[in-house]
Amino acid sequence: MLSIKDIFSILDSQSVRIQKKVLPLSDSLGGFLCEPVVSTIDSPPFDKAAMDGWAICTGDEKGPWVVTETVAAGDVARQPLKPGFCTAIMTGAKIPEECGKIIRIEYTRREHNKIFLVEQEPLGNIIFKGENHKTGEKILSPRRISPADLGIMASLGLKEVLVSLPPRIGIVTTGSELKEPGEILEDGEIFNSNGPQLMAQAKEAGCPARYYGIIPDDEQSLFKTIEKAVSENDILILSGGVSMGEFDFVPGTLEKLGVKKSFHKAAIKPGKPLWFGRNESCFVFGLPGNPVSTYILFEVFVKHLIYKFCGLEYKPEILRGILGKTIKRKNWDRSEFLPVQFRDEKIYPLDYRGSSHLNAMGDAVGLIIVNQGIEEVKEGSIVHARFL
Ligand SMILES: Nc1nc2c(c(=O)[nH]1)N[C@H]1C(S)=C(S)[C@@H](COP(=O)(O)OP(=O)(O)OC[C@H]3O[C@@H](n4cnc5c(N)ncnc54)[C@H](O)[C@@H]3O)O[C@H]1N2
Ligand code: MOO
Repeated sequence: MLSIKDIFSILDSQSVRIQKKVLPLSDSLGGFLCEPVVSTIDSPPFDKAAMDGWAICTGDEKGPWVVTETVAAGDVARQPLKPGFCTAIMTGAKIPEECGKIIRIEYTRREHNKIFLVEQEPLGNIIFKGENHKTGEKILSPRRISPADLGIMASLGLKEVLVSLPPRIGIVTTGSELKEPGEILEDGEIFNSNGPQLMAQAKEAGCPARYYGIIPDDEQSLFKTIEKAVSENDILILSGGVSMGEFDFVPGTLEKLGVKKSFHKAAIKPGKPLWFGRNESCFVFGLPGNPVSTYILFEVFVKHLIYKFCGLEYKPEILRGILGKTIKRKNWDRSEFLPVQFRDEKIYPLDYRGSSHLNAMGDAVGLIIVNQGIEEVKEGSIVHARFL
């Protein structure tokens, strides 16, 4: 059976067509920046005052000084600065040419038009042209656009951004036992949590997502819905119906529809019956129905493919830390993803009872992987947790 590494290399070997479009800066939050951003201006574009105060000539530090004019931010000095004189200057204003220092207001006393030094000003209080970055410098590498990135691009004067188009994602939940939240449960039925959860995961991953509802475990309904969903999306995610049961029609239906299987089953826990394949236009993940499997497989594998579609590599933050509590496994034939929390500078496995125990994920901040063949990981061991 495939290992985690095998699955990543299968995903990495897929050819995808990266499409790009220009977005207004204000609509670009969460978008996939697909080219480095290079500055076309110096920041700041001129030597500017870092404090409200008095601009004085280089070396003319004793005072008193006569105030010649006031320069507000956005304004420029009109009179040359000379020893014995100063310019009242506001934070952000361009400093006069001969200026070597700004003395903060609180270090001085004013009498009419004269400024007296009360205390020595230790700082220069000037932000020099290009001190933050220079023209031609690479400012941002390709990545998902954060609020800070958006601010940075605005500071460069960009009003549009080139982003890659995220894949269109379709979500189909299968299972005759499922009811949508808000409906009445009959005996033997459960609420569909995978549908809303996968829609939320897809949206959070920056993708347009379409929901196809709950499809009962009958071959005809599945065939019709999957046929439509495959034609309307770049990535289709199915939940449930991929294991060994009499009503697990998903793999067979996909193959009937010409979706070529790449693999079915992997040595991973949760998620052993994971199915993956594609036709010319759509990739399909058949995720096992158990909610924790669905959640984790999306985070680990589907997100990896989404980023690839956008020309990026998904690199979750990894925290190296000390395990706070021993992990003992009953079975160690698969590599296992376990939800963890960070506390008191240690990594703690959560109370987690298996792949139907969805509420364990509510408190999870990260995942650790316990490799195939490992029965126990002792408290105090060094582990690597990837953030969710
Ligand atoms: N004989 C075997 N049986 C099973 C095996 C196996 O290797 N041999 N694997 C087990 C594992 S591991 C998993 S995981 C499940 C996955 O099975 P399916 O993908 O076919 O999923 P279902 O049977 O449809 O559902 C499993 C479980 O999850 C619940 N579920 C399904 N969909 C949803 C949803 N949208 N929201 C919430 N919960 C959902 C469903 O009711 C089941 O309880 O197979 C094992 N069996
Ligand atoms: O692989 Mo299943 O997802 O362990 O329960």
